[in-house]
Amino acid sequence: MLRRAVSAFCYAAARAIPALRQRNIALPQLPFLRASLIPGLNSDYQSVTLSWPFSSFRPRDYSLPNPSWSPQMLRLYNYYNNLCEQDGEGGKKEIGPWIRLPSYNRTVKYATGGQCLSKVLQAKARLFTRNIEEEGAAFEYAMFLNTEEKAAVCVFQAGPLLEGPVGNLHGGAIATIIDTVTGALSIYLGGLVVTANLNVNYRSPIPLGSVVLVHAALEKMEDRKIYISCQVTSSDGSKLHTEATALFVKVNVGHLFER
Ligand SMILES: CCCCCCCCCCCC(=O)SCCNC(=O)CCNC(=O)[C@H](O)C(C)(C)COP(=O)(O)OP(=O)(O)OC[C@H]1O[C@@H](n2cnc3c(N)ncnc32)[C@H](O)[C@@H]1OP(=O)(O)O
Repeated sequence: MLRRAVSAFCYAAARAIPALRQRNIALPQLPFLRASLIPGLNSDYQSVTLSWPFSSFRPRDYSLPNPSWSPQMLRLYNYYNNLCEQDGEGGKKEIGPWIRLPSYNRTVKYATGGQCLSKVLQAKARLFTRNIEEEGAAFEYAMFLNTEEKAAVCVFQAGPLLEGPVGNLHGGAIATIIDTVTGALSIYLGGLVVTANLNVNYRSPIPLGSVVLVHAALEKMEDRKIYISCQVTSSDGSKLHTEATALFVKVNVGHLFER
């Protein structure tokens, strides 16, 4: 049980710590996932201070630009990425409220000592949205968090392997990217969470190959529950493609290993 708990901490930390490191924050002093900065959280689900539990090996960050990205995708990425650094006094760069979330294709694999899955499963496990190696084929996306507004934006380019109705994006793929973005925001706000409810209204089709924006924002937090709203729009914001609401529930690490 102890080994499982350690693995689960590594799992969550592997997702959150790179973003904190990007902000040059001294990790050992940090509350885990900054959950304690959010008022009103149930103390059972609050912060745990972690030391750096990983080897020096850094896996590929899939949210960085690659040759498959269209000029529009790159322009939007650069726009939000530039918001992550603000000009301070004397032209010095300062960290602003925006942070870019790195994105890896594994969870426990690159945390040292991960033993919560069998070794065979662990070696094969991949994050659903990052399991196709061919660049541009499926989910190309980068996520940015606004820590002051408790909101997130994802720049998403939909690849040809995500087809549903002819020439358009599959509804399950749309739900997947919504779950990912709202989930990332909830993890940032609340630590270890799972999706309890996802309610999706599809308003207009999303053409394959197009670039869209996924906006997510915190609506409210009640005890263990985190309510997030989400809209998928065209890249200029003029067309609404999808609206959603999501409920995430904070869980203890043991919950993930109940069989
Ligand atoms: C930076 C990294 C980037 C990383 C970027 C990647 C992010 C990916 C994120 C993906 C996230 C997923 O897909 S997660 C995978 C899909 N989800 C799951 O498998 C979850 C399966 N469901 C469960 O495990 C469970 O049902 C729970 C944990 C949701 C709830 O069980 P529980 O712990 O026993 O709690 P329970 O008492 O039932 O519920 C707690 C409170 O929530 C309410 N509640 C529970 N379920 C619901 C519901 N469906 N609809 C409404 N309300 C609900 C209850 O009424 C209660 O309210 P009150 O009485 O307190 O008022």
